[in-house]
Amino acid sequence: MQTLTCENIVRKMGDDFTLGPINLEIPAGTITALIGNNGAGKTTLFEAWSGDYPGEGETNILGYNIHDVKAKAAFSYVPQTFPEVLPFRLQQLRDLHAAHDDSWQEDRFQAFVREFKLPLRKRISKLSVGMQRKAVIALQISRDTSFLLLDEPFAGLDMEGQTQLEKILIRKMEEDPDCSIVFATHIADEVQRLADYIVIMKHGKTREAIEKDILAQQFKRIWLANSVTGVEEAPGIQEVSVEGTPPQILTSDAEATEEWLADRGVQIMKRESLSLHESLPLMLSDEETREV
Ligand SMILES: Nc1ncnc2c1ncn2[C@@H]1O[C@H](COP(=O)(O)OP(=O)(O)OP(=O)(O)O)[C@@H](O)[C@H]1O
Repeated sequence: MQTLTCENIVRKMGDDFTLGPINLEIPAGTITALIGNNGAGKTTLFEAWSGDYPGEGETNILGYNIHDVKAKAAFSYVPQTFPEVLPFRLQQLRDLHAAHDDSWQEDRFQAFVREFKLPLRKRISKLSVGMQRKAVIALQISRDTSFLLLDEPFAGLDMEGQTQLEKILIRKMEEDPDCSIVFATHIADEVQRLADYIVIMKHGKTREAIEKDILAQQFKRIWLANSVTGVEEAPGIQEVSVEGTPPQILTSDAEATEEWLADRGVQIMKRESLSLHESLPLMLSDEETREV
C-alpha cells in the first residue's frame, strides 16, 4: 500500500527555480530521508505535498486527494518555519486541537510536554528556536495520524532533543507499523539511524528512492594492486587517487567497477563500503570524476 503518491508535481517559484516534475511513491511502513543541498527544493516539495500551494500535478495521501479534508486529516506536518503559531501559547493551541481535532491524543501531548519540558503558558514566539520546534513537533505528533512529514525536524534541537525525537519516531513506527515518515535533513547520522530509503533531490528534481542498505554495497573505496590507465573512465568511478600506494578509487557502482577491473586483470588489494558521510556528498555533488 502507498501512503503518498504524487504525479507530475510542478511549482514555479519566482523566475529562478522550478520544482519538478516530481513523481514519487512513499510506501506504508517506511521511513524516507529527503536529502538535498540548500535550495534544492525540499521545503517547496513538502509544501506542495501538504496542499499549501496550488499548482500542477496531483498528490494523494492514503488514497485521498490532498485537497480532500480526509487527506488533510491523515497526516502530521512539521514545516521548516511556522509563523502562524508564533503569536499563540502552547496551551491555546492544545485547546484548539483538543476541541476540534478528532485525531488528538491528550495523553501523548502531556507526555511530550513533560519530556521536552515545554512551557504551556508562554507565547511560542518567546521560546528559543529549538523549543519552538519541540512545541510544533509535540502538537503534530500528538495527532493520531499515519503519515509524518517533517521538514528538518532535528535542526536547532539540542543533543538531548535529537535523541528524544529519534526515540519518538522509532516508537511511533513500532506502535503503528503502517505509519510512514518522510523527513528532510542535512544530518548523515540521522539518515543512518532512521531511514529505510533515501530520496536525493537536486535542482528541483528527485531521483528514485534508494534503499539505504543498498548504498553500502554500491559506494565503495577500492585499493588496487597497481595503477591502471583509463580507470577514470570505468563505470561508477567518482574519485581516483593517483598518489600513494596502493592506488585508490571511489566508486558509486562497485559491481560494475569491479567487473571492469577484472576484465583488465587488475588485482584488488582491499575494498570497504563508504559511510553515508562520504557517499551522500558524492550523490549530491554535480562534479564529474575527480582526480586527487
Ligand atoms: N516564495 C518564494 N519566491 C521565490 N522563490 C522561492 C520562494 N520560496 C523558495 N524559493 C526558491 O525555491 C528554491 C528552493 O527552495 P527550498 O526552500 O524549497 O529549498 P530547500 O531544499 O528546502 O533548501 P534548504 O536546505 O536551504 O532548506 C530556492 O531557490 C528558493 O530561493
